[in-house]
Amino acid sequence: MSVELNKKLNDSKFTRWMALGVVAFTMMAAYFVNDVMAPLKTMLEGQLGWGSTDFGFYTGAYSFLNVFFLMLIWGGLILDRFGIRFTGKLAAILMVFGTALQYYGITELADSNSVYFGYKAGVFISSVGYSIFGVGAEVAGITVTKLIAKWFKGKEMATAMGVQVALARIGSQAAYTLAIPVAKSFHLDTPVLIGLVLLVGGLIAFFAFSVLDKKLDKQIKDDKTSVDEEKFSIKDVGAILSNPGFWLIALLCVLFYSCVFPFQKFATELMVSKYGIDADFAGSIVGLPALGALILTPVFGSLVDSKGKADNIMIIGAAMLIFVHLTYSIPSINGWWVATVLMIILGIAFSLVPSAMWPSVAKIFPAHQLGTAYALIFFIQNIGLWGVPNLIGWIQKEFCISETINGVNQYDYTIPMLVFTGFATLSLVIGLLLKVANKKYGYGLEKANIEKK
Ligand SMILES: N[C@@H](Cc1c[nH]cn1)C(=O)NCC(=O)O
Repeated sequence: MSVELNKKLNDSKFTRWMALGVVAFTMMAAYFVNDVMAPLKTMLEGQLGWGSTDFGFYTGAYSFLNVFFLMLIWGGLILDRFGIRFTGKLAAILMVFGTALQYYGITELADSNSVYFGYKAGVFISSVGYSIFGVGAEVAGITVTKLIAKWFKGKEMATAMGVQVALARIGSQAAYTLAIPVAKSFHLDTPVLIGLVLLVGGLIAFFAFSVLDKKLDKQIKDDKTSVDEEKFSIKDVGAILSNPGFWLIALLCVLFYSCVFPFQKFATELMVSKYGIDADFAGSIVGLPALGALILTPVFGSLVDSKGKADNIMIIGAAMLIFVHLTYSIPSINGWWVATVLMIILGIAFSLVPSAMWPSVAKIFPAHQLGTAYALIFFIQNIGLWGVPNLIGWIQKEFCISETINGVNQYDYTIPMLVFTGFATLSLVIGLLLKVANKKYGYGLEKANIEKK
């Protein structure tokens, strides 16, 4: 009887998964907007005169405010201080505002001749918008990760994180697949407009989730058996930073994601220029990892929940990335099917690492430090997400222009792919060090998540 009385919203399997579904929609919209401009790189160069450095600047802008204005750190502190509902709503509003500004940049300012800080007005304002969107998207990311840790504690936590990431990847896959056909059928800016509409839906979805979360908080407060969670204090930042597990996860995260997300942003062009894949179809190939992750991340997540072995899974994922990028860098291997198979392998790696990495953070740190821990990890990751596209854009401009057709540059991707291979190799080294640290400090990364009844 007392068990029934203490039953909370998240004890119902249906309710906790429904709550996850609602916030997952917000993240799906975020991932759509995050990726929707990438396949348009060549069209942006042809129609708006955006060169590779402009594109690299725009792509890196996602992380600019997060890195240089420490917005992610503030976001994490706000999350641990003011909670999931306030932070999530704030993040969703920032995403809508940033995307609207980005849309303005590629519509109203498309033909403007003004120059700000050396960049065309359209490039600069779109980048400012994308930067504001990036703050919202990253803060939404840590908020959702923390809310899953809260709603699924002692339950299917890694599976839930995997499902959320998988659903978000639908947004990425849709962006990569639809951007070029939609831009060709309608207008270059239409894909961004679709993203804006989706994000407004995502904002409404988060408000709906907040109603459920408020109810859950009340039940937790009323439940005499539930242990009061310690409140976050600024001293926790020191505790997080002095934990070797933090540095290893953060380094693995920045290195691994630096060879996935920035690579994907340039990959549509790689598919067309090196592998001769039709431009209308190239985005779908680049979206394959997202599609694969849709199926595989929950599978690997439930494997981590039931069997553990997160440490080994991260190592295997990093090793697969080295193979993928090194093969892409070899000039003589240029069959379209090789490019496709490599994308599938990248998709498997892209499912293995996140499904093991994100739940591992929840094992290394207590609940009240989670928001800040995720924020600090995302902060370090964002240094890569800012620096790597800028680096690749610069390398392309300086060393990789192979020819110019109708004023549009064609790029050789050998050097950029070797750079990505280097990052992947470093991520493997860090994965191995994390395994050693796990043994030494007893984080329990190799253990299953689901509590045995
Ligand atoms: N911090 C995010 C970065 C990102 C980039 N695109 C979408 N999100 C992140 O790492 N998310 C986890 C993931 O695996 O997508």
